[in-house]
Amino acid sequence: MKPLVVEVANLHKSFGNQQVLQGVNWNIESGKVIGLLGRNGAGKSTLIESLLGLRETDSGHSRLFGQPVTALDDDTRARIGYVPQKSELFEWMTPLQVLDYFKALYPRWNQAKVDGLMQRWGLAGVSASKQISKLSGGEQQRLSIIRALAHDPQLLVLDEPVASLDPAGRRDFLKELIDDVIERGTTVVFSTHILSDLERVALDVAFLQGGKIVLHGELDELLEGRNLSLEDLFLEVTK
Ligand SMILES: Nc1ncnc2c1ncn2[C@@H]1O[C@H](COP(=O)(O)OP(=O)(O)OP(=O)(O)O)[C@@H](O)[C@H]1O
Repeated sequence: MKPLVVEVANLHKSFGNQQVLQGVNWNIESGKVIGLLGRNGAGKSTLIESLLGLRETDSGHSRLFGQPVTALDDDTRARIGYVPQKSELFEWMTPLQVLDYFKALYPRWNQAKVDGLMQRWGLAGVSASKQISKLSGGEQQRLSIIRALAHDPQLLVLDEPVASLDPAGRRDFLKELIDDVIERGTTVVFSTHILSDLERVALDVAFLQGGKIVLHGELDELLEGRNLSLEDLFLEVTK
């Protein structure tokens, strides 16, 4: 068995009297590419934030690269890339300033990759020097993805990364994911509602339902075994 990059055990999280995570157990092996599925409000963002240690939980634990998420050392932190559903940070800065800021924080920063993606994803030129709050939602999301990829993370977690991207942006992003990120053996977890994208990229799918991961397996096997489309499976599992 390959080493576990993510180990989540018995994670609980409530908001008031709403129990969102109700004992999530979820292990992710190194090199897996996993689509996280669940209905609106199922708790995907809550789970992602909790497993990364960005949200306090009521009980349970999460470990990344074998370390408790509450006590990650700097080297381990630098191995993780995260694209939040909606990034509201650094809105007063320009993309170039934000990227310079993060460059200083990461020992392994791939400037050639950043420059290439900024060019190819239409963020070079005028947009690079605009205040981030004035960029479109899709431009902000592209920047957030570039920032998360810039240090060649070994674990990449993305919360609905393509939600505000146009079809060309989605295609560019998926190409980068397939040609570069997955090619390097990166462990990838991403939530999405766009099943066709997931079928292109993810080898595994995991379903969050009723506050738990109720099913996690290889996409091909799950579909073949049941003779269903992914949409059928989604509807069945998240009933
Ligand atoms: N800070 C908060 N305070 C109160 N309730 C919250 C908070 N954050 C999330 N919730 C609730 O927890 C539930 C799960 O939210 P979450 O954003 O994790 O779902 P999701 O699966 O990511 O949804 P979507 O697919 O719509 O993005 C929702 O019912 C939401 O209203």
